[in-house]
Amino acid sequence: MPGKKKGPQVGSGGNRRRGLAGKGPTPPAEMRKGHAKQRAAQAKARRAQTRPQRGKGTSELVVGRNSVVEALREGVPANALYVQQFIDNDERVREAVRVAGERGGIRLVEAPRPELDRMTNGLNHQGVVLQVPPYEYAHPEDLANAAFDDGEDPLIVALDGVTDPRNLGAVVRSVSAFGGHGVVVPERRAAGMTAGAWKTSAGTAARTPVARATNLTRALEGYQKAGLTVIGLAADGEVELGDVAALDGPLVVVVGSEGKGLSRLVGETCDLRVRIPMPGGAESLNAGVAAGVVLYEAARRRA
Ligand SMILES: C[S@@+](CC[C@H](N)C(=O)[O-])C[C@H]1O[C@@H](n2cnc3c(N)ncnc32)[C@H](O)[C@@H]1O
Repeated sequence: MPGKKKGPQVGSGGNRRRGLAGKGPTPPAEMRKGHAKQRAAQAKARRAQTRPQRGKGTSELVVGRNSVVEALREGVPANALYVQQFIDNDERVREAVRVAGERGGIRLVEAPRPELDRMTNGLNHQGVVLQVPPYEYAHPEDLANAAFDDGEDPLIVALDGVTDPRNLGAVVRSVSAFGGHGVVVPERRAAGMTAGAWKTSAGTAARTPVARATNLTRALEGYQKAGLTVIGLAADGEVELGDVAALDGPLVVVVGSEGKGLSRLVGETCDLRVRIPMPGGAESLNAGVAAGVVLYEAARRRA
C-alpha cells in the first residue's frame, strides 16, 4: 500500500444504524403503564431476535482446517470446536485444539465423522468445525474510513448480486492477498458469509471485513462523495483495464452477478465500465476471477 496520508472520511450514508427518535410529551400514568407493558414485550421480542446463538439455527459454522485455525487465531468469537474422533494426528487439527484451549471459553466436542458430515451439509470439513455467532457485517463506510485512517487509498470490491458463496469467499481471499480493505455485498438477493464462503476464503475472512449495504447504489454514491473512483467490470466495458488511470488511487471495483452481470442502476452509477481483454475469446470470466485480475493490476500499480 502507498505512503501514509489522511484522506476524506465517508459520511454517514444510509447504512448507519439509527438511534432512537426523540421523546414526545409524557402520557398519563395508566397509559404509561400500558406503554410500559408494550415496551417490555417489544424489548423481549427484540432480545429474542438478537440473542447470540443459543438454539438451533442461531449460530453459524466455519469449516475446514485453514479456515478454523485462522478464525481461532484472529480471535473470531466462537462457542464450540467440533473435532472428528480419531483424527488427532493431524498437525492443523492439533493446532486448532491448542489455540482454542489457549483462548478459553470454547467448548471442545469430539464427534464421529457422520455427525460432522450432517452438521456441515456436505461441505468438506476436514475433521474440524467451529461454531461461531452470526457474522457481524461492517458498514460500507467503515471499510473506506479504516483505509484512510491507516493513510492508505481504499481498495474495495463490491459484489452486485453475486449469489454463489464460493465466489464471495474467493473474492475475500483475493482482496486479502492483494492488500485490499474489504468487500461490500447487498443485504438482499446476494451471497453472505456462510460456511461455504468462509471455506473458500481459506480463513482470510477472519481478517478481511465484509460490509453489507441496504442499498448498493447509495453505498457506491457515498464512496464517490468521499473521493473514491467506482469502476464497474463488464466484458463489454468501454475502457480496457490497462487504460484505467484510477487504479492506483482510492478505488471501488464492482463485479456483476454470475447470471446477469451489472444491474442497470449500479452500472449507471459507476464512473467507468471496464473490460478485461480476453484474447482467447471466452464470453466472460468467472466473477471471482475477474475481481482477482483487477485486484492484481491495482496492487501492481500501487507497489
Ligand atoms: C460470469 S460474469 C457475468 C456474465 C453475464 N452473463 C453478463 O452478462 O455479464 C460475472 C461478472 O464478472 C465480471 N467479468 C467477467 N468477465 C469480464 C471481463 N472480460 N471484463 C470485465 N469484467 C468481467 C463482470 O463484472 C461480470 O458481471
